[in-house]
Amino acid sequence: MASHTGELTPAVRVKDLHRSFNKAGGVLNGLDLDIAPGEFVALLGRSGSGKSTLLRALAGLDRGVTGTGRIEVPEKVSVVFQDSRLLPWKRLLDNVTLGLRVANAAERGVQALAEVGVAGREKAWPHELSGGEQQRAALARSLVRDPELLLADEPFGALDALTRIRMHTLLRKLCEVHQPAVLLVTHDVDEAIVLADRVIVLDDGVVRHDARIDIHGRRSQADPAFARLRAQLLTELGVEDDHDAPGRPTRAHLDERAAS
Ligand SMILES: Nc1ncnc2c1ncn2[C@@H]1O[C@H](COP(=O)(O)OP(=O)(O)OP(=O)(O)O)[C@@H](O)[C@H]1O
Repeated sequence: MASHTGELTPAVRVKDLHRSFNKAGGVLNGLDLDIAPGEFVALLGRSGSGKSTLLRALAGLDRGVTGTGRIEVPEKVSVVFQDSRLLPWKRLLDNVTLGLRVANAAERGVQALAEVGVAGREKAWPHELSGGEQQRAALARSLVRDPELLLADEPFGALDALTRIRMHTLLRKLCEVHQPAVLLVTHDVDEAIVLADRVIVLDDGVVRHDARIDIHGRRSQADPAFARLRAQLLTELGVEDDHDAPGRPTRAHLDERAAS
């Protein structure tokens, strides 16, 4: 997808995007954003800053909202939400392959479930799975479509801290294999730093901050670069960094327990 200038054609291109729900004011106010193919972008912002509104606009799920601007997204887009949105009356494999019109859909579904770590549960009903397993299945349902763009709105927000860390490892691995462009909405600054190639902060309906993450420094909380970036992002968000507060479990502790 290289252009004649040698630059990659973006997977996502958003230009001058405006969105509002009523006459009182805009939620997105002329937002511009490009995401490269295979790039993992985390989207932070205060509550109500328009993160979900942007994600829904990219997903084409914002009917009834007024606005202008240009959105270009790839043909194959998958969306994951905070809840798995599995259909309770369908078994797991049928949920994962729902609407998948390829000859080997069942085979691909079985493979995707194995890839996310729920092999052998194809015939289970969604309610027979834990919250973490349901989110794994939701990821399988997204990836079985081989998306060029994965949109994720707080996909781990409802999970406990240990499960969340396991899901981070899984998502990172899946992204290395499938290489979709990713836009991940999260409230968790550490999650953003651990997962993303780039973090953007939304404020007042535009991108206020846009930082590429140094891949070598981002994995460990103990790394000074990690702490510096966290402090910077928390300042952007107007939040105090309580990382050194007594009794706060560190990511390193949780990583150790997640690995055990
Ligand atoms: N369906 C709707 N009708 C009217 N207003 C809405 C609707 N959905 C969102 N809004 C408003 O738009 C603004 C942005 O909402 P949005 O959900 O995009 O924010 P967010 O950054 O995702 O917030 P949070 O972090 O709390 O999930 C908020 O002020 C919200 O009240």
